[in-house]
Amino acid sequence: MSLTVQMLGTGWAFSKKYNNTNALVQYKGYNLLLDCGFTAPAALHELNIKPYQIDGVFITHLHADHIGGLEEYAFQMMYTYKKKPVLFIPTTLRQAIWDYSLRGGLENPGENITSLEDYFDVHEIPVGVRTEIASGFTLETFLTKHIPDKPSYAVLLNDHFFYSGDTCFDLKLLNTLFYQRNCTAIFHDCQLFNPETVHATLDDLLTLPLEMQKIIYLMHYGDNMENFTDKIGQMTFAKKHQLYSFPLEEKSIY
Ligand SMILES: Nc1ccn([C@@H]2O[C@H](COP(=O)(O)O)[C@@H](O)[C@H]2O)c(=O)n1
Ligand SMILES: [Zn+2]
Ligand SMILES: [Zn+2]
Repeated sequence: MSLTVQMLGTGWAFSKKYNNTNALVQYKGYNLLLDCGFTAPAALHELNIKPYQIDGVFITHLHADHIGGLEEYAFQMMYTYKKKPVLFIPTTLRQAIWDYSLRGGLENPGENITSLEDYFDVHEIPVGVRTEIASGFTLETFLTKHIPDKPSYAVLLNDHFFYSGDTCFDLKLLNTLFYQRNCTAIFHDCQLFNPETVHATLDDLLTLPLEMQKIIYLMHYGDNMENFTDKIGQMTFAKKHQLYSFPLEEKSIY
């Protein structure tokens, strides 16, 4: 079986060229959206993908380029398609995504719509627990070093496909993924300038062993990406809308 990835966008938080870094992952017929930023609804439309074709959304953290499209998605699913979509949310973000991010726009006390569960079939994801989200499709989260005291998570799908979300450079995690978990693909955010702020820098990623670089796809990059195409070692710039396919063995938690 293969897992395919199609980036709805590959840009940084303020990109005007590449959309938000959000990904559509397909495995065994299951369509998982990794993050839903404010450009995601238009990006899905660009790809002629309807909201109801998404089987589940996973949220890495609460920055707008990762959740800003959830209000439209929720309204579309409720009022246009009359379906309750699945939302996979790290346990520590469950209350905050409603109280501090979605409630203002989605709450409607006059229609007794007062909670996240009124819009979504909510599945909390405990950190570090390999969770079967669909038959043979597992997801495991890792707390990332992004904004202090503001939880952000990376995901590992079926033990082999890693998606960083937003994180600073974390050599210990990357070594664990590559040498212990036998990761075969790493999609990683990349800040093209120094010094490191809240993302891994290209210079730090270039210090990785070449055999690791070969499986790294760079995303969440600046609009000046084209100035770096020959400066990324053995790594690859993930491109918006391009389809990537990775052979994966079936996994179950049992
Ligand atoms: N400590 C911080 C927090 C935020 N920023 C800026 O905000 C942007 C957040 O969006 P991301 O998707 O990139 O996480 C970030 O890009 C910074 O511009 C910061 O610099 N430092
Ligand atoms: Zn981001
Ligand atoms: Zn962020």
